Amino acid sequence: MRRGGLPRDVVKGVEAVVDDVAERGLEAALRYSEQFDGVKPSAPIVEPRAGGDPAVVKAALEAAESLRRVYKRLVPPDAVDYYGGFMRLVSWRPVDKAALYVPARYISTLVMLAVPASLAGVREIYVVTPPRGVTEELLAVAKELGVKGVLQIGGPHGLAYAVFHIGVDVVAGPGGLYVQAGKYVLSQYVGVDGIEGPTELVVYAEGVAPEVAAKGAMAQLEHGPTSFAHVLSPDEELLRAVEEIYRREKTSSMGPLHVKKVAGVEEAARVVDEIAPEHLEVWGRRELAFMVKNVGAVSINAPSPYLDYVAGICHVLPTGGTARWRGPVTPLNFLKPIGVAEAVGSVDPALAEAARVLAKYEGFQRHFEAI
Ligand SMILES: NC(=O)c1ccc[n+]([C@@H]2O[C@H](COP(=O)([O-])OP(=O)(O)OC[C@H]3O[C@@H](n4cnc5c(N)ncnc54)[C@H](O)[C@@H]3O)[C@@H](O)[C@H]2O)c1
Ligand SMILES: N[C@H](CO)Cc1c[nH]c[nH+]1
Repeated sequence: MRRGGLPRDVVKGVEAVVDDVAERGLEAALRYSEQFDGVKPSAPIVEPRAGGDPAVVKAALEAAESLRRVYKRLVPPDAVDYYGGFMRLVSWRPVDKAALYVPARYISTLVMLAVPASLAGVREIYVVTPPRGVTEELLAVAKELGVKGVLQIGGPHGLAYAVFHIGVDVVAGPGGLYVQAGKYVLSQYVGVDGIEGPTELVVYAEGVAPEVAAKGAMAQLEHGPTSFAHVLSPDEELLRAVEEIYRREKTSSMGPLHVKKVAGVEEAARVVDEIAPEHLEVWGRRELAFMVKNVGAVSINAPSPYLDYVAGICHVLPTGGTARWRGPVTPLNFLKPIGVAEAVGSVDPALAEAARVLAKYEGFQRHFEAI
């Protein structure tokens, strides 16, 4: 079974873009910016600065505070242990430089990425965004969140520039197919967070009005034609009404909405686990949230746009079935565990003997002698 994955032709095209930017640097990145975004910025990197609409900046900083309260608890402590004559330490260290991809005007996505990166302790944080995304509000929020520079070149070419010419160690962030293919290609050279492509939602609704069940779905479909939503319910009438709302209100740029009758939460949990969606919205039967295994984030009795903005959960979430093994971006995406073993006093003879047995079994004479 093959699920998700990126279209091979997109990956191939993006590979050529990445290689070209790796070789020819800024000149190539600017040429692609002109080709795909119609703009050739005069200065590639803009320094964050105060300004913009104060109400927007304040709202973004409120979202940041809400996120920070939860995500600071996700910064792991170092693990220390003494055994057999060794002090063993697993020490979490931040990467030095990170690039955060922010699709144009997604100021909330800047918040969702910059807070975990700065909690991790990344020394230099860069934002990569298409030129039309570089607004005074974005620059002001970037400044408040400790961003060093905003690269106003988007798409895979912007990410490639950050990797090969700014020297970032990690790239993270959501975007369309080209950006996700860019991260996939760049994962050969730097750390990436995963695939966070077009938005996906499953809604489970029981005992609520169809308007309530439809609201989150219509919101997430607003992200574009490649997004999708499913509405599950044991109530056929509710499903029919939701379909009617979709038919009435959908625009040509919205993705598809599917409805499915399920017997109850057990069947719904199986369907959700099979789809492994980015978002799950649960109305009326909160236990479903704790039954599912494969989902990026769950909103209970609240429309998922709350989670997108202020509920304190990172909205950079796995898509394309990757919620089977990943969750939201957290400080861990910017941290690496470094192992340290220090001989303190003499090594336990039984442990030393075990090491010699293993070296001998593997045929490593010099290892044996070193021990
Ligand atoms: N999963 C998540 O966590 C999450 C969160 C927020 C947003 N999203 C998704 O992010 C997406 C945002 O998409 P978007 O299109 O606005 O922004 P985007 O920045 O991902 O894609 C647009 C950019 O791609 C580049 N591009 C276009 N055609 C190209 C080509 N042929 N080759 C190389 N590069 C090319 C251009 O630079 C353009 O600015 C939406 O689909 C939304 O659903 C996902
Ligand atoms: N719904 C997106 C996650 O899939 C996040 C977002 C940003 N802005 C609005 N919504």
